[in-house]
Amino acid sequence: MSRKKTPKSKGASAPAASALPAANGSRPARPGTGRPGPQARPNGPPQPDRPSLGGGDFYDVAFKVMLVGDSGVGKTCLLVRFKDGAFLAGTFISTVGIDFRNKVLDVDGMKVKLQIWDTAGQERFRSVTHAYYRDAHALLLLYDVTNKASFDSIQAWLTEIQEYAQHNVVLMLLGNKVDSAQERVVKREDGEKLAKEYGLPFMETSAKTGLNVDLAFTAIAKELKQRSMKAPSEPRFRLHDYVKREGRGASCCTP
Ligand SMILES: Nc1nc2c(ncn2[C@@H]2O[C@H](COP(=O)(O)OP(=O)(O)OP(=O)(O)O)[C@@H](O)[C@H]2O)c(=O)[nH]1
Ligand SMILES: [Mg+2]
Repeated sequence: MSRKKTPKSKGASAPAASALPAANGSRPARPGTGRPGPQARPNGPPQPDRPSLGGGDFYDVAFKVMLVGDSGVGKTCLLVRFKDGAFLAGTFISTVGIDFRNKVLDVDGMKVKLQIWDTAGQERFRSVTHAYYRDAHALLLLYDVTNKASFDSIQAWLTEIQEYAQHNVVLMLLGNKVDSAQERVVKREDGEKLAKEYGLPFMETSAKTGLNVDLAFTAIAKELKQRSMKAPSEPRFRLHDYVKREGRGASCCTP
């Protein structure tokens, strides 16, 4: 299989031949600044991008993943932890509009590029994010285990996802901030119950310690890769089973 190249997320444009907006991946975009939205596809599910050559890392196939959930649940921190292996402690800077970062993963010998869209959880940016759902191949839906309201919002987020995303989008529920054991108000079992109700894979994560963060993105990449292969030679990848088997408990150990 021939290899494509991906531009670096900072200071580079997204590949021209893909449906990705040409955006600088390092800065939040403001609504109404002219950044083009994702191209609408008239029929069928979104296809993996096969962009043209640019500077940067090689990859075989690319997918778009969106992070959604209430403001403050830790979407930006989760992405920064995954991309840079760091935690954004200190003052909470709420995302404005939408932002993205790229990361190429090696999934069973194939280079899978994830373009990860970090959306603003604040209500006032909702119409901006709606435009991006349609092109998303996967969604990570987050709540904060120390914030009951963010857990209660999950149903509303699912309704929104149903309305705006592709019907076969890969979806995973994440309960973030499990490092904050003292402040926890949403039990693990409550998250599991909700996920079961909606048939979603579920994990608890911590952007602070890194617990299950790489795993969440790797699981998504594996599922998307498998789906994109016309005649997969490997045994069928099962997202639910993988997440259940590989996910660590909050009290388990240092990741
Ligand atoms: N203890 C702990 N704090 C976290 C974790 N993830 C994020 N935070 C903190 O929670 C606050 C909000 O994190 P963000 O990642 O900015 O939240 P967001 O979901 O991107 O919020 P919006 O951009 O407004 O939608 C920040 O102060 C972070 O430091 C985590 O896993 N553990
Ligand atoms: Mg944010």
